[in-house]
Amino acid sequence: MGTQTTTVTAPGRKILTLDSSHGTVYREISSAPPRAATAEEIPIIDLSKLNSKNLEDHKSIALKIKAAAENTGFFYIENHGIEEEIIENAKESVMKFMAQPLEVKQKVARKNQKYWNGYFEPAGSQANKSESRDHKENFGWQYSPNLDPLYDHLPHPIASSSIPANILEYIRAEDEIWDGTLSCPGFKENAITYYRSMLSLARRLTKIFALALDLDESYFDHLTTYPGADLAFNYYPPVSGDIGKVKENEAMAHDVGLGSHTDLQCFTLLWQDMIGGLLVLNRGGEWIKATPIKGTIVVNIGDFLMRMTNDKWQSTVHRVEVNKTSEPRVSMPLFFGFNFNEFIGVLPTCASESEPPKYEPLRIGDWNYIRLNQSHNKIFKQREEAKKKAMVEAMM
Ligand SMILES: O=C(O)CCC(=O)C(=O)O
Ligand SMILES: [Fe+2]
Repeated sequence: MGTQTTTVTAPGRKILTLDSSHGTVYREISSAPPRAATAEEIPIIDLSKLNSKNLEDHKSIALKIKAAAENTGFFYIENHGIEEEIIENAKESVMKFMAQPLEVKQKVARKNQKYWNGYFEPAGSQANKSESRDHKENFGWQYSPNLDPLYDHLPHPIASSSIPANILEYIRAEDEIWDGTLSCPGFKENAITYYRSMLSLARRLTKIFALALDLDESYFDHLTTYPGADLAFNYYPPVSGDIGKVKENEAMAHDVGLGSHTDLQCFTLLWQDMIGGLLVLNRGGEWIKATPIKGTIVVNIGDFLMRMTNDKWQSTVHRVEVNKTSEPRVSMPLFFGFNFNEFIGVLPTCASESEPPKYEPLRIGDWNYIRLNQSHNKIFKQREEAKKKAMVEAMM
C-alpha cells in the first residue's frame, strides 16, 4: 500500500499497524465504531453493458470504476453476469465442506502441501499481527491452467511442455488437493465452476480497467493468459464470548474474523453472503461497512495495481469483524493479478514529468515474495517506528 496521510475526524484516535510493500507501517485512524458507507464511498456500478458492442458503453463503466478506484478503492458490481445458481452451488458446497469433522478437512491441510493450497483450520492464520488470530477457516487454491477455460481445447491434465517455461516456474497449483475433497460430493465441481466464471469475469474487467487508465481496451490482454488467480473460500463460524486476544499486545489487540490488511495482487472480486462484517478503512481513517447487497460482488484494488498506477488508485485496508451472529458467514474472493513472468512498472498514462514513476518495473512472479518479506527492511522499520513514537506522543 502507499504512504497516504490520514485525517482523523471522529472523537478518538488510535494507531493501526499494517504490513505493506515497504514493511510495517503505522496509520493514525479514528476509533469511532464502524458506520454505514455512503454511495460515494462504495458505489454500485452496473455492468449490464459489459458485453455491449459499443465502446462508449464500456467507457461509461470505466469512468465510474476510475472514480471509485481513485477514491475508496472499493465498489460493488451488479449485473455482472455470473449466474446465481453457480454462486449458490459454490456457497452450499462450502457450507457442507466446512461442516465435516476437522480430521476429514485436515486431509487437505495446507500445511501438508508444498505451496499451501488446501484447507486452513480455525484460527490457522493471522492476517495482522497486532490483532487477534483470524476467527475463520479457509479453503483456497492457486491458478492452474487445468482449471482455466482458455485451455479447454488442450488434453487434460495439460502437459508441462504446453506451458511456457518462464510461466511454469511460477505456477503454484497442486491439482491433487481436489482428491482430498471427494468426501464432500459436488464440492470439486461447484468450486471449479465458480472459479472459472470468476476468472472469466476478471479477465473481462481488466479491459474496462485499461480504459479507465486511458489505455487501449486490449492493453492488458497479453498479461492475463496465465494470471495470478487465486481463490479463497472463507468461512467465519459464529463466535461467542471473549475470544483469545493477542496477549503480548493487549492495548492494540482487536478480535477479528480476518485482520486488517490490503490485498496483494491487482484486484479482488469478492462475493459475500448476507451476514455482513466486511469493514473498509476510508480515506479519512474511518471504518465503514461494506454492507452485503444481494446480487452484487465487491471489487477492491490491490497493492500491485496501486503500484502500477503510481499510487493513483487505492489499495485500501479492510478487515472482517468477528462473526457474532448465529449463522456462519461465507465469502468467496478471487484474487487476480497479471502473468507471473512479466516485468511491470508504472503505467505510461500514470506518470509524467511532474509526477515521475515512484517504482521500478519488477517481475510479478517475485512480487508476493518481495511484498511478504519487506518487514525485514531495517531502515524503513526504524523510520516507521520513529513515526509511531511521534504519533503516540502527539496523542498524549
Ligand atoms: O471475507 C471478506 O469479506 C473479506 C475477505 C478478504 O478480505 C480476503 O480474503 O482477503
Ligand atoms: Fe482482503
